[in-house]
Amino acid sequence: MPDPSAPPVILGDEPGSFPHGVLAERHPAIIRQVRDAFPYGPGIHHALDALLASCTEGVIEPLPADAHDRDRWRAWGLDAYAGRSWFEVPWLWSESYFYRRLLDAVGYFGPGPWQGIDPFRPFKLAELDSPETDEELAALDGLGTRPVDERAHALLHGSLWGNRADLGFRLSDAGAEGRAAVPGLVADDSEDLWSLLPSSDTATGTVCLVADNAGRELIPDLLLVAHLLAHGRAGRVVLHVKPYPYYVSDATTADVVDALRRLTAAPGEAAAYGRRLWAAMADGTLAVRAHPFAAAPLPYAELPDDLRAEFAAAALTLVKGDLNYRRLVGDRLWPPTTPFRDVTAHFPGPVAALRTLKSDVITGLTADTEAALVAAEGQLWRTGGTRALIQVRK
Ligand SMILES: O=P(O)(O)OC[C@H]1O[C@](O)(CO)[C@@H](O)[C@@H]1O
Repeated sequence: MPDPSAPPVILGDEPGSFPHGVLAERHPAIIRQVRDAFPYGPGIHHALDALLASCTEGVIEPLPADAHDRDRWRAWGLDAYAGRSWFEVPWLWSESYFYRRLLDAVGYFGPGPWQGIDPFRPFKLAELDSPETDEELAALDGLGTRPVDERAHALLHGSLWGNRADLGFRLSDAGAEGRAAVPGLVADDSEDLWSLLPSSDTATGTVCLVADNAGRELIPDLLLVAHLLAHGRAGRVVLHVKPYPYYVSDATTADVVDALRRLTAAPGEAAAYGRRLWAAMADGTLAVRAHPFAAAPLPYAELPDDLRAEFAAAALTLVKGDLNYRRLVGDRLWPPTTPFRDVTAHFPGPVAALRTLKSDVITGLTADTEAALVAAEGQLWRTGGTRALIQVRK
C-alpha cells in the first residue's frame, strides 16, 4: 500500500512540465517516425492518424473487445481511465498505454501481415550497427589484462552509462547525445552492490537483471552478466525483458538475440564474451524472462505474486534505467533526500538501481548533493540524462 503521506503520483497535465512535453510532443514524434520507417498501407496510416488525434486531443479509449490482453489492462486500471484525457491520469499509465495502442495501430498483435513486426526495429538495428557500438566492443580488448576488480568496475559503469542510449529520449531531445555525461555519480552504493555478490568458486545465487533498452544498453548489460557468471559472483542470471516492443528501445527477446549475434560476430574479445553468453543460454545459467508485468503501467509495489517470489529468492535484482526507477520508487515527486531504503521497502529482496537521470523522480540524495546539483543546474540535472546513480537496498 502506498504511504498516505507520500507525494501525489505524477500526472501529465501541467503545460511546460517534463511529463506534459512527453505526452504532447514526444508521442506525436514517435508516431511520425514509426510511420516514416515502414511502407504501411492505408489501414495502418488511418489507425496512426486516429491514435495521434486520441493521444493529443482526445480521450483514452478502451481496447478492442477481442484484444488478447483486455482483461489484464482492465485489471491494470483501464476501466477507471477510459474516457479521460491522457494528460489527467497517472503519467506512467498513459505512457505505457500509448505504446500498447501504437502496437495495435501498426497491427503488431494481428492477425494480419504486420503481426509481430517491431515498429522500432529499424532504429534499434541502426544503433546496434553503429560505429559507436564497434568502438565500445573494441574497448573490451584492452580490458582483459586489467585486474579483475578494475574489470568489474568498468563493466558495471558500462552497464550504468549504457542507459544513456535510450532512443525515445533522444528522439525528443536532439541535444541529449551531445551533452557530456558527468562522471561523478549523484549516489554511489556500488560497494554494497559488490558485497551482495561475493566472488566464489561455487556460486549458486541467482541475479535478476531487469533490463531496459536494447542495443547500446543491452550489450554492456550482457557483458556485465558474462562477468558475474565467469567470476563466480552469480550462479545463474535471469534477464527480464519486455514481452513486446515498448518505450521505443526497450529490449525484447528478439533484441537479446540480435545483441548476442552482434557480440559473437564481433572481432576480438567481444566474440569470446558472446560465445560464453551463448553457452550460458544453452546450459541455463543465463535465462530470459518476458513477464507481462514488465510492460505494466504500474509501480513495482504492485508486483504479482510469481514475480515477487522470483525477486525474493534472488541474491540481488539489478533494475536498469529511468522508467524502472520510477516504477521501483513510485512515480512521485519525492523530496530528493527521501531515503532510498524507505521507498524500496516493498521490494521483496535486495535491489540495486542503475540509472541515468531522465525524469523528475529522485530519492536517496544527501542534502549537500542536492544543493550542489541545484546550484549548478537548477532542476535540469533531473531530466538532462547527464547524471547517473547506483543505489542499493540490501
Ligand atoms: O529508457 P529509460 O532509461 O527507462 O528512460 C525512459 C525515458 O522515458 C521516460 O519515461 C519519459 O518518457 C523517462 O523516464 C525517460 O526519459
